[in-house]
Amino acid sequence: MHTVGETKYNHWFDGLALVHSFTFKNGEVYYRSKYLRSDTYNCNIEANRIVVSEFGTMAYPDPCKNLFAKAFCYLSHTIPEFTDNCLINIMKTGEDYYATSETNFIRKINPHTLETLEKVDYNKYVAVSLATSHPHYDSAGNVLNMGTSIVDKGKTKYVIFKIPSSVPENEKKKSCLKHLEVLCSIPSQSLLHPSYYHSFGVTENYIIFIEQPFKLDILKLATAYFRGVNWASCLSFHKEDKTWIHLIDKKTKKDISTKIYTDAMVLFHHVNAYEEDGHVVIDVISYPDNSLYQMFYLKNLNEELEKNTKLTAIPACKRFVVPLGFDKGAEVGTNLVKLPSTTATALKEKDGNIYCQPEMLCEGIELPRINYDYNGKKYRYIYATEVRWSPVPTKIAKVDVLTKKKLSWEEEHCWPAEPIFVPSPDLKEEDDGLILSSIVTSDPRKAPFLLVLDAKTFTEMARATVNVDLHLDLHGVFIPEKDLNTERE
Ligand SMILES: CC1=C(/C=C/C(C)=C/C=C/C(C)=C/C=C/C=C(C)/C=C/C=C(C)/C=C/C2=C(C)CCCC2(C)C)C(C)(C)CCC1
Ligand SMILES: [Fe+2]
Repeated sequence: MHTVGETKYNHWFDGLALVHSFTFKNGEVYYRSKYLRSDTYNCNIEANRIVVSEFGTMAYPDPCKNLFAKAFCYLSHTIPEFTDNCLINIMKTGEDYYATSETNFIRKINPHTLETLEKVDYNKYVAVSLATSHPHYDSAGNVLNMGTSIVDKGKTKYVIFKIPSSVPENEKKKSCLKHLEVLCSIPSQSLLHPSYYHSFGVTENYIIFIEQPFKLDILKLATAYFRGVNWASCLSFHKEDKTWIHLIDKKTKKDISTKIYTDAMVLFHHVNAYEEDGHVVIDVISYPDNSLYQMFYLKNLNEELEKNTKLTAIPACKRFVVPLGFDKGAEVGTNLVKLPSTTATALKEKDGNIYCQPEMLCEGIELPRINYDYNGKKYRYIYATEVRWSPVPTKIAKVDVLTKKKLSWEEEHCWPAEPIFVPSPDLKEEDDGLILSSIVTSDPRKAPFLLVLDAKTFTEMARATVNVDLHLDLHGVFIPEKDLNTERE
């Protein structure tokens, strides 16, 4: 919902969250959608205007017009209450599902009815102001996530934490979050300029954190309300800086001693990472700058969008390879990558640092998914939406990272959302399964639908048409029947 009363949000990632679901039952598909009844939603609806700030829209609870009134307003709400408009992803902890964003608030939902349940503040369990919407899960279902602790006890750091998938039997009110455990933390290179990150990677032995020169400016953030600017304007890309690749050893809980870096870039989504013959392979979708966020300002996304907005920075899927047990006596300038399968390099430098240059896997894909059973392991296929020169996705792609061959699905007037891979129950090969994607149509005469593709061949297996307006979503999950607590139904 981008308009409340007479007020409008500025940015596509600000709108009030709408959760939707497709349920497969007895050979039929049921569709349901509901606004997330967050505190943000309720306050806005009650006031009939936007009163809670979002990333791209600063809201003023009191309509203060002049600077003095604004200053007064600022002093009385030193920091405005942060949003719980969780519009990015769905996270599973134990038997619970949460709608998530990147602030310290997450919102429990009932996956059957999509009802909004309690609000949870990460801050009660770990001192973070921001946390990602892309946690990882291990095979036991424990959640691994990362957040930023900003100027807390004089330090700014990135905190990695674990939420267990189960709680002691005798506990009455079962909440996995209560048992959250901090695993380790990485100090930010700068107290007042921590990096922004949207996801991270894991392999068998390492956690991968890429500290990009796309940074928050804490002083600007602290004064944004007073200055009348949005939080997004407090992030900046420093193209002259480096991007640091941190490998945190899960056993020692420390960064490996060698400093590894690459050129300045902006990245949102990690695709996957794995270890192979003494190397760590890291696949990400990266951009040469931060223009992506600019493109999604709603003033650009009107009927003329295909004419008005051109993607100036095309997303590229890149592979970085970091050598682990390399020969310490190697000469300066040597490429330490010994994997024959890649053209990615890692050069040893005079000061002992390692400079990585990636291999290009493919251009123009975003919202990447994989068969999650292969997360952290050597894998072969990426499923993603394919994007070209405009801010709308037009295809779904399957990329074979080994041969770089691509399969795609497209249809006239169709805008596909993130493709989700659902493994076949008797999975033998990595791509034995289905792809689900909800398809929005740009022609009002054509109904939107849920598309089901065979993940192997990318041929259509089925589609379920719905006679309501569908909205382009960001991220989602597939919940197998066994993970649904049917008692709730
Ligand atoms: C800062 C800060 C804060 C705030 C926060 C917030 C409010 C946040 C939010 C956040 C958010 C809310 C985020 C979001 C994100 C998102 C994203 C990152 C997305 C992405 C996307 C993409 C990547 C796309 C793609 C594409 C293209 C490119 C084209 C075509 C189509 C598509 C769509 C596929 C606080 C106050 C706490 C304090 C501290 C600091
Ligand atoms: Fe994301």
